[in-house]
Amino acid sequence: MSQTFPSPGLPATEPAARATGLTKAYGNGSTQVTALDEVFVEFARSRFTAVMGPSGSGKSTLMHCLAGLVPVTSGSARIGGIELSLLKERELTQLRRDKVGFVFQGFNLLPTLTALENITLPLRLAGQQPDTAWLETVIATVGLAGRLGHRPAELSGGQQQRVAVARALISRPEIIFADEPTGNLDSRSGAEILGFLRDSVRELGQTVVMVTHDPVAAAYADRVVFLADGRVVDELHEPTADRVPDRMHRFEAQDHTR
Ligand SMILES: Nc1ncnc2c1ncn2[C@@H]1O[C@H](COP(=O)(O)OP(=O)(O)OP(=O)(O)O)[C@@H](O)[C@H]1O
Repeated sequence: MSQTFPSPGLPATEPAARATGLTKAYGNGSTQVTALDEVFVEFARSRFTAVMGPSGSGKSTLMHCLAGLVPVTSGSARIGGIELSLLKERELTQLRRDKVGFVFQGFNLLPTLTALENITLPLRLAGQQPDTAWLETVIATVGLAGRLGHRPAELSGGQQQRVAVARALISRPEIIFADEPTGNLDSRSGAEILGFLRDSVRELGQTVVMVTHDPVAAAYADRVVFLADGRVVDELHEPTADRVPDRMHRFEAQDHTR
């Protein structure tokens, strides 16, 4: 399938997203908080990466800086080859619409639109028609064929999140950022969503970066990046649900001895 739907437009060597010496501080003076402290990290194309770390370690901030939702204080955030700090607000809005997909813990669907209308909304906002073959592939991938005319209130939480995943996939973005996508779901619905995200990477060639606190969720990824105190402190390839907590305890233990 990945041959039928190759991942969009980047040179093979260019990561989907890259932070280089990325620092993000909130506030000023004595109340200043350094949320990210010279972070260097790359997210390779067609890979599923989980970002983990204690509360307040900077996971959401990293995602928001790389998605162009908040400006960096210093250093660089890139989507593909594009340096976000060089873009004007209108260009950033366009980049978020065309090149970035989002999946949030709270689904963030429009209540008055049907599932199908929610899924195709990003394209309609961009004045584009959905590619029928891709739309059908996305709908089949997330198993929504029988629910397309339903509004969010008529869908279970798991089904709503499937709509959100389909909406993130529909514009074939360079990268999908998922912030605790299973946080509001029971474990079975959560496992389904994680399976769809993984399938979108393995079978459709998409790139997914997911913030999670859950080692079981992280084990669906190809790689886990660990943050602590606004820095990348470790990473794990081919994670398993057993190895992730081991690794977290290792750097948490190091943290206590500082
Ligand atoms: N808008 C903001 N204004 C001020 N400080 C902020 C803001 N957003 C985040 N912070 C601070 O930056 C640090 C990193 O926050 P961030 O939300 O990125 O962490 P996180 O790892 O995603 O946490 P959690 O797992 O609890 O969601 C925290 O100390 C937080 O209080």
